[in-house]
Amino acid sequence: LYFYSEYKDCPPGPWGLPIIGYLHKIDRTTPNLDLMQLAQKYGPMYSIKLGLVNIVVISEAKLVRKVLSQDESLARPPLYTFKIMFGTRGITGTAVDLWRNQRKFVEKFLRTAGATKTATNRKTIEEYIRKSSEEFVQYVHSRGNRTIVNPSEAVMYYVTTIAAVIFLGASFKRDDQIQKDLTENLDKIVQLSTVSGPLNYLPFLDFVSKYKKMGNLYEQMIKDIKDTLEKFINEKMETSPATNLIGAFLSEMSKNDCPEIYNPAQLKQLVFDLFAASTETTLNSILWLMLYLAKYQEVQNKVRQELFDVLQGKTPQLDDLSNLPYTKATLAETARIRTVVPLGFPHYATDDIVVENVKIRKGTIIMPLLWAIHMDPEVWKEPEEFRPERFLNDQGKFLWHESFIPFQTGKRMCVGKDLGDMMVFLFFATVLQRVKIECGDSGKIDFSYVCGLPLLSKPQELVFVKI
Ligand code: HEM
Repeated sequence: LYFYSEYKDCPPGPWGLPIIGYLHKIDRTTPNLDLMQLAQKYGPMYSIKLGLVNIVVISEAKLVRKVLSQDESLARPPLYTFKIMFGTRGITGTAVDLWRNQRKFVEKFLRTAGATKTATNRKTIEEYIRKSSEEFVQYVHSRGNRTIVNPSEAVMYYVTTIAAVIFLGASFKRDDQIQKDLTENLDKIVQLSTVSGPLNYLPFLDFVSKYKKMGNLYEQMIKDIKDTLEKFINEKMETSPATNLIGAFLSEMSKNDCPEIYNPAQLKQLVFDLFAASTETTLNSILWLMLYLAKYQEVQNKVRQELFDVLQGKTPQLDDLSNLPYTKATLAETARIRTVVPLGFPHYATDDIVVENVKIRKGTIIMPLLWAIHMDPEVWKEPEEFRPERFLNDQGKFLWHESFIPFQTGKRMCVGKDLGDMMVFLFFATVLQRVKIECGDSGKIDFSYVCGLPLLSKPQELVFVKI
């Protein structure tokens, strides 16, 4: 009776086994599909116990908005991988008090650096992004009129050089060992970090040899990345201008107003958070776009034609996007059909939250299941079909869709949305005017994926033809 009265207002969900809960039923490579299937059975807000952890999975955009607009849902969960990756500092994983301060600092920094839509000096960053995109074009052109290559290394170079300029105030050269080490470790980490990993839910597995090894490897890789990034911080201690994140933070530190926040340990974690969040997301967004455009030649041709007609040889700027509805729709459709953060980024209820008469109990993890939101057949007709037109109205204008939330919603939604949009759009607008992307020699594209923290495509070659 006690159990019934305690849980009667909570969302329904499947029963699990003692200790492991429902973990054994969730496939580690495609948890997005299993969790979506449960939503079809238990509704848009359901409870599930994975190991020792209570989770509420939300698969309707309207409900995600309602839940994430509450202050009681602002925190991050105490998951194993989060503790190792974020600890108690930085911005992405921090507790709410520190987060409020650092979120303001990062938002101000991104504005000052020109990395937001409304920033007055956005041109400087745009110019830099375009130059880096040009480098990608040069890279494929220099290999001949028809280059067959797996683009992921070159795209990773593109995204890390931009992140390095904005956050580290450093410029990477191609074949730079530091850049290579950083990206190799980042790649491995995202594969290991899947939120569905058993160590998150059964922390006592850390005592089992196989998991202990995996945990140690994971910790070591994260430490290596943070140590590498710290080298940039140490180099800049004396001279860095406030136009990059390290410089802006050091300038706050020098005021010595708030040493409990503005200290070297916080800076090290903040740099890690921004570097990691900006590179893996944009890398995978661009790789998925390349795969879809290689397969759907008619879409690629329409995008290119629109770019030629509207830009007429002019270099693209973010503002142009509003005059490029088909291009914008193609970017959106790719972000929908291959949601880059498929399980969403989890929040944590610091108190009971009641939404539409349903209670999310204090101490529950909140999982906005973006994959299910973007693939819901009730919302998106034939969601498995790649169809940019679903983001266009009858007049061919871009149609904003309330169920499209790749950056999540609320006060803690992605702080780098504008920068992400700039990096993906400017890259594509530059590259597509100079290069045609086609399927590799097999003539096929593999659209399967591994559902890590980002949604990873399978490594494959594409053909880049000089225009
Ligand atoms: C296409 C690219 C991107 C996608 C799809 C994406 C998606 C997301 C999502 C879903 C979240 C979770 C929001 C939440 O917890 O409610 C997030 C958070 C975050 N993103 Fe992004 N992101 C992208 C690019 C970037 C870039 C370029 C940056 C660099 C500034 C960035 C920095 C962050 C940070 C720091 C957070 C944590 C925010 C916080 O806890 O306050 N992201 N992102």
